Order: sequence, then C-alpha cells, then structure tokens
Amino acid sequence: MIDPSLPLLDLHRHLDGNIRAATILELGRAFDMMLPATELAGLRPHVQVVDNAPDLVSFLSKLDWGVKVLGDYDACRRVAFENVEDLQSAGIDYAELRFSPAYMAMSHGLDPQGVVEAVIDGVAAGSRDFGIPVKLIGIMSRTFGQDACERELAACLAHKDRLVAMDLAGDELGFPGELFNDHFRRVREAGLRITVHAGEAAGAASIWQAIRSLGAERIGHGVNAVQDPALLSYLAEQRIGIESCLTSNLQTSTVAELSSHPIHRFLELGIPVCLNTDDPAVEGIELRHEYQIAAVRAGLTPAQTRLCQENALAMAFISAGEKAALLTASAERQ
Ligand SMILES: O=c1[nH]cnc2c1ncn2[C@@H]1O[C@H](CO)[C@@H](O)[C@H]1O
Ligand SMILES: [Zn+2]
Repeated sequence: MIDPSLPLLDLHRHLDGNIRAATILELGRAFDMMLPATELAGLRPHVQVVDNAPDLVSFLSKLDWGVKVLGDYDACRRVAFENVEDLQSAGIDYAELRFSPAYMAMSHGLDPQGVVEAVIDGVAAGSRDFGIPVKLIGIMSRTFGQDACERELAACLAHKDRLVAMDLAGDELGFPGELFNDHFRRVREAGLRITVHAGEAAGAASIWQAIRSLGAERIGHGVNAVQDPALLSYLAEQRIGIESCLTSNLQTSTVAELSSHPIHRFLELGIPVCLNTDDPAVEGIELRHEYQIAAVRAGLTPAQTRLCQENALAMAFISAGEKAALLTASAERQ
C-alpha cells in the first residue's frame, strides 16, 4: 500500500539500469549497431530479466545492452532525461538517481567526465520539464577494478557540486570493499555523502567493512545483515538505513523467495528501511509494484509499508527544508 498523504521516494534507482527497450532499439539503429533483435518483443529477453538470474553477475549482464547503445553524449543526455519522465509516469515525488559514468562511457570510448556532464544536463532538463526534484549519486563500478574506479571517481569529483553522494556497485564478491578504502577516503574529503552496495552477494562482513572503512551512511540491499545480530543492533542504533530492493533481490537469487526476505525482521528491529526499485527497466517493475505487490509478498503490513515511506524521507540525502517541502506537497494534494 502507498499512503498518498506521504511523498513517494525512490532512493536506490540506477539511471543506467533503466534505459527503455524502445530507446535501445532506436539508439542501436542510430549508431548502426547489430542488436540481438530488430523489434521490441525479440529484444526484451536480452535487456530484461525473464526468469530469475542464478546470481548477481548474471543479472547485471542484462544492463549491458542499455549502455552499449550510448554512442555519444546526446544519447546519454536522452536516457537521463527519459529517466525523469519515467519518474513522473511512476508517480514518484523525489528520486536519487545513480549512474556509473565509466560503464556508460566504455562501449564507445566516451570520456566519463563528458558522460557526467551529459547526465547532469539531461536530468536537470527533465527535472525542470516534469517538475520532479532529483539528486544524483555517482557510482564506482567495482567490476572494472581499482584503477578504473579511480578514473571514474575523478570524473565524478570534477562535478562534485552537482552530486549528493558516491556509491560502489557491481560484482561484490569478486571485488570486495577493501580494494576501495582509498577511493572513499577521497569521497569523504570531497564532502559527499556515501551509500554502498553491500551484503547483497557477500555476507555481513561486507556491510561492516562498508560502514567502518568506507564510511557508508546507508547500505544498498544489506540483505545478509540478517546473519549477524550485532550488526542488526548496530544498524538500528546508529540509524544506518537499508535501501531494500525486493524484486531485484529475488531476480538476483539473493533471496529464494520474497516470503524469506529479512525486510520485516529489519523493520521489527527498528532499522530504517525503505523500498526502492534498483533497475526498473531491467526488472520490468516500478516502485508501485514494490509497495503494492512485492512488499505484501514479503509479509509487510500496511503500517510497515507506510513506515518505509517515512524512512525514505528520513534517509534521503536532502536538507530538512527540502524534506518539509516534499511533505507539504503530498499533504496538499490530499
Ligand atoms: O543490484 C545491483 N547490485 C550491484 N550492482 C548493481 C546492481 N544494479 C546495477 N548495478 C551496477 O551499477 C552500475 C550501473 O549503475 C553497474 O556497475 C552495474 O553493474
Ligand atoms: Zn543497486
């Protein structure tokens, strides 16, 4: 259930995991690329999860066609703009969109800093046209290693005033957080907020590492925190929020079924948890599905989904004034 008197926020949403299949087809044609299909129905299974993936890395391969068609900066600007249009269609009042500039840049040898600029531009235009406030989170894609992440971080920090936070995403098992301690020291020095994908493919130790060494204030997924009672207490006491993405966790086989997802345990223990999409186009879902269907399958009551809405507002990387404005706007539309 969604309480319309509260704002609807998506804090964990990959802009480059939400590239429309129709846009992939159009850009593929524009850049004269061989795609696995020439029409939507044929393309869909290549860019969207049909059966749950066996693991995180297989799931992540479904994002690849979306970035392979980004042949120039205009294409990056377009997908950024369309992402804000999608927020409007999805009834979302505020979002933090995250993106990996090096991942978006790599197929056509673009400059990651140019990609950051194009995404900032596209999101600003969308935010203005659709009247939705949006903040941006830069991602370091750990899958490409430490050096690539250094270049990616430099591209993000060149525009640090236009980003609210940095994140670490990709292959958590193959590229543990320890490899990125120095990167996050620089993020902290730059004064950006920090959220980290942790406890999704790896265990609770990866979450401790993200908090203690990387400086994470919020955790993406955090499913495997459930293995460690001391960590659960710590998350609750320190108000470290978990950005839950239920359908994503099912599709990456992080959980076998939603009924065994630990989210209700997290909520019962007083950990700030919110509901998010992750990679909506790849998953074939929107935020409403997470609130109205996935959360119910995970055993949440209407009071708990409402609490998720409140938690999202508390967890958002915006000022108290911006939070109050979101609250007022949702109360007024009642
Ligand atoms: O659920 C996820 N877990 C970990 N990494 C992810 C997930 N979804 C997307 N990415 C990663 O984020 C970057 C693009 O924004 C890519 O590195 C992609 O692999
Ligand atoms: Zn994610």
